[in-house]
Amino acid sequence: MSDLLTHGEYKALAEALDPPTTAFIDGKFKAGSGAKFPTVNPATGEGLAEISGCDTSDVDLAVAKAREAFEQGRWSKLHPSDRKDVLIRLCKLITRNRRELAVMESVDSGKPILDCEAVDVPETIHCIKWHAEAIDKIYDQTGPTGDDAISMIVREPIGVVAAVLPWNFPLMMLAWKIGPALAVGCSVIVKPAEQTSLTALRVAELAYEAGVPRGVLQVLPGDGPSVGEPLGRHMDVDMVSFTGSTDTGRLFLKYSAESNLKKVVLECGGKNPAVVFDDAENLDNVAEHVVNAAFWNAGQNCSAASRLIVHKDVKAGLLERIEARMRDWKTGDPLDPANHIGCLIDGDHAAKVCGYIGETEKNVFVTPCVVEVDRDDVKARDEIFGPVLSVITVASNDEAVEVANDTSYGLAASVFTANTRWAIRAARDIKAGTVTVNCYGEGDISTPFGGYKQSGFGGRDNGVHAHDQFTELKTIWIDLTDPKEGDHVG
Ligand SMILES: NC(=O)C1=CN([C@@H]2O[C@H](COP(=O)(O)OP(=O)(O)OC[C@H]3O[C@@H](n4cnc5c(N)ncnc54)[C@H](O)[C@@H]3O)[C@@H](O)[C@H]2O)C=CC1
Ligand code: BAL
Repeated sequence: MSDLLTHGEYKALAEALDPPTTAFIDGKFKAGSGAKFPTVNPATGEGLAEISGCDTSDVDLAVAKAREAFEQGRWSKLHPSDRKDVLIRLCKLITRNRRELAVMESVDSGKPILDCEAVDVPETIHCIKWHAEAIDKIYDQTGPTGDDAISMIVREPIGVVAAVLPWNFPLMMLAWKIGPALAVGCSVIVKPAEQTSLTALRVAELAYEAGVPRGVLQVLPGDGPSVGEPLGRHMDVDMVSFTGSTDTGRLFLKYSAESNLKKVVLECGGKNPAVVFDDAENLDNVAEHVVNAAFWNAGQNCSAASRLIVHKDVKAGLLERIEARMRDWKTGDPLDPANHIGCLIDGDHAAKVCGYIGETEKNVFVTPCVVEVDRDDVKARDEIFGPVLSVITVASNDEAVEVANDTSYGLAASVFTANTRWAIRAARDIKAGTVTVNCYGEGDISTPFGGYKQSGFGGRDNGVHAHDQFTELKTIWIDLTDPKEGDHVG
C-alpha cells in the first residue's frame, strides 16, 4: 500500500485508540456478566483495555435476540439485494475507518502494521463485499421430475450461527464467517479469541451503523469455557463455524453430540508441506514462495508451509537462497512499517514455540529459523505455529509425496516442479484441501478453503461453497396433477 504512515504516526494513532470493551448485543454495547479480563499489546506487554467478559447468561440473551431477529425476518427474509446493499455499506464504513482498524488489529495481535494495512483490512473488505455481491446472483435449482410434478431445491439460511474465532487473523476470520453467513440471511453470534476481541467489536458497531438490524450480528468476548462452550452446547444455536486448533475443534463435535446435533464446521490446524522435486526450476522463485509461506504472520497461520520436503539434489542450492531471503524479513515492533514480522501472540505461545527450537530466552519476538530434521522428528509432526521451517530431505520425488502425506493434517500443500505431468499427479495424490503448483497460497476469496483429515470437518470457507456451510437444502415437491380430473395440469 502506498500511503503508509511513519512509525511515529502509527504510535500516535495507537495511543489515541479508544477501543470498545463490552459485548455487542441486540444493537448496543452492554457489559457482560462474566469476569473482566485484560487485553494486552503483546509487543509491549502493556494493557490496552479491560474487557468485560461474558458468561452463559449473556450467551442465553444473545441467542434469544438472534433467534427473535431470525424468526421475525428482519434480515433473513429481506430480498438478497437489500442485504447486499447493507453489506456494501458496511464495507464502505470499514474502508472509512480502515486506519483505526489496522492499528487496533496490530496492537491487539502483534501483527505487523504493514500486513494489517495491506492485507488484513483490505481482505476483510474484499471478503464481505464478494459475498454481498454474489448473493443476488445465485439461482436455486429444480429437480428432474416428470410432467406431473415440479421439485424445487432451495437453500435457506440455517438460522442462528455461532462463529468461534482464532487470534491469528482476527479481522479476516471474522469476515470469512460473517461475510457468507450474513449474506445468506443468518443471525450470527461471534466469539472472538480472548486475546483479540477489539476489531470484532468495532466491526459489529459499524455493521449496526450500516443497517444490519439489531440481534443479527452480536459479539460476545470471553474465553472458551465461559462463552465458546455455552454456545457449542446451546439448544437454540443451529450451527458452529469454528477456526482454531484441532483439539478445540473436537470439543465442538462433542458439544454438538451432547446437545442438539447442531451443524459443526471446523477449520483446524495444519502441518503443510512445500514439496520441491529434483527438476524444480528457478530456485530463487521457490525460495521466495517458501519464505513467504513459512514466515508470514510469524508462522502463526494454519496454512503456513512449515515442512519443506526437498529432493537431495536441489537442497543445498535452495537452502542457501532461503537463508538469503530470510535476511530481508525484519522482525521487530509491529507498528514500524519497516518490519515484516511482528511478535507472537503471547508469552505462553512464545514459550511453546521456543521450546521446539531450544531457545531459552522466551521472548515474544522470535527470529525465523530453519531446522533440518528427520520425518519423524517432533518438529516435522507438530503444528508449531511459529516462524520455524522444518526441512526434510528425500531421495526421490515419489518419497517426497509419500512424506507430504505422512501427517494427520491435510490443509494446504505446494509442489515445485518443471514437469506438468508430475505436478498434476502430485496435486492429485497429496491429501490436502488446497494444492498449489510452483507457488504457495490459499487461493483467494472465490475458491473454497478447508482441510482433509484432521485439518477440517463439515464444510469449506470462502467461495460460494461457504454459502453451503450456512444454508440448509430444502426440497419443495409440488404435485401438478389436476385433483378433479386426476390428470395432468395443462
Ligand atoms: N487453525 C488455526 O487457524 C489456528 C490454530 N491454532 C493452533 O492452536 C494452538 C492453540 O491456540 P489456542 O488459542 O489455544 O486455540 P484454540 O483452538 O483453543 O482457540 C480458538 C477459539 O476456540 C475457543 N476455545 C478455546 N477453548 C475452548 C473450549 N473449551 N470450548 C469452546 N471454545 C474454546 C477460544 O477461546 C478461541 O476463540 C496454537 O498454538 C495453534 O497450533 C490456533 C489458532 C488458530
Ligand atoms: N490462513 C487463514 C486461516 C487461519 O490461519 O486461521
